[in-house]
Amino acid sequence: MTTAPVSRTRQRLRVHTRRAIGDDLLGRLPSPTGALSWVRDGAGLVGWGEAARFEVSGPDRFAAADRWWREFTADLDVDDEVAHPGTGPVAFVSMAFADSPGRSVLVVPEVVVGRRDGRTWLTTIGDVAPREIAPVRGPARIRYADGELPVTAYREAVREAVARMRAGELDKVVLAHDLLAVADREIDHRFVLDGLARRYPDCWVYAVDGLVGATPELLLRRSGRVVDSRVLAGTTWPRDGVPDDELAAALLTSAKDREEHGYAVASLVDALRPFCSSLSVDGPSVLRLPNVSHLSSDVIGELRGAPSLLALGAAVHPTAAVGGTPRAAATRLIGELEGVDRGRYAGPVGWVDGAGDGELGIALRCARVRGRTARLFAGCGLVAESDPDTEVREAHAKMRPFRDALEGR
Ligand SMILES: C=C(O[C@H]1C=CC=C(C(=O)O)[C@@H]1O)C(=O)O
Repeated sequence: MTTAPVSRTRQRLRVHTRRAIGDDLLGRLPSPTGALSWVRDGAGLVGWGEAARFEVSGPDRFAAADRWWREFTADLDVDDEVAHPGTGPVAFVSMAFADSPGRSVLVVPEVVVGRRDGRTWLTTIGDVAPREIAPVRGPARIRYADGELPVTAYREAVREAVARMRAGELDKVVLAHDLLAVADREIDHRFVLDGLARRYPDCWVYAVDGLVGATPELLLRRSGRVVDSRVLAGTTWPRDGVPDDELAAALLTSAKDREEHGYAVASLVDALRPFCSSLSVDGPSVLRLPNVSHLSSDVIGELRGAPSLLALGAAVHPTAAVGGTPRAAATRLIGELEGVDRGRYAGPVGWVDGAGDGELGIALRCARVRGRTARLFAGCGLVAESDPDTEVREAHAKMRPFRDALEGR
């Protein structure tokens, strides 16, 4: 099902991009909620206000979003003094993981501040009134409660999935579970974003329509004719008394993790190849983060023609980093065994510009934040050799970034 576009105005909106000063993007966000962010190591985009919004659900959500964005940008009066990817009109994007249920959203902010290669710019869309920056507040005490799929049920779901793979039903599936965090005060999205950015400079720190997180995985970046991706699958995490180098070496040589990783790379490359005149894979190597390390491969391709970022997203989502292999069997098994509405967790998240360029990460290490509540999600790739207890510990390690940021650690 496709819902009707919800757009504030269809008159010719004025879009103005000009150079600006300052290097603290997250520090510009004025309000505790409604933050829009895609920032990595101080560069990227933040936004606030809503010049327009589009919501959609169903199997055609990428095509519908792409069409709406093209029509929306065709109608604008653009004055862009900077002319980079990410200048001029920009929409922040967060797509649902599943065809159903799930709601995808594009938000066109009233104000965007961007920074790239040491240069800062500011874009306004429509008539914008200046806003005071409200002080950032911590959420005070946090209590945790079971989500829709508590740890014990998750362990059982993993056990069942492993049995199905051993019986030859499928090769890989990614199962996730959730956890509720309830704060004493309304959660200030900026507090969480600041904490994530401080601890995870290698990750893309994002917020779109209440989905807040820090993902290490880049699904797709389109810059003109070039498309690239950072595929992650296969994980280890710090253990007392084991040196990091030893853990990294064990990850690189683990047959189980390499198998998991191989499916994720193959799913992306197979889906991307028809759009590319050349495509190459570099990896795997080990990406080290404070909470986990992953097997990581970089994929780069030259596009044939000019498919938009959202069209490419439609083709590659879900990769086997969040779905499985074969894709259809894995998606069915996720629906059967998780029984949780993933919403926009594990869906593409990022931004697009008026030229169809942009970046989409996979929405990992995140929570859906509403008022005083955050619903955290984390999942693990499973193959026939996976062990349920180990996967439960891995999911716990993947929730650490959001929990630490929320707790102000
Ligand atoms: C599904 C998640 O991670 C994916 C990305 C990297 C490594 C993964 C793994 O080793 O299982 C997962 O495929 C998650 O963080 O919720």
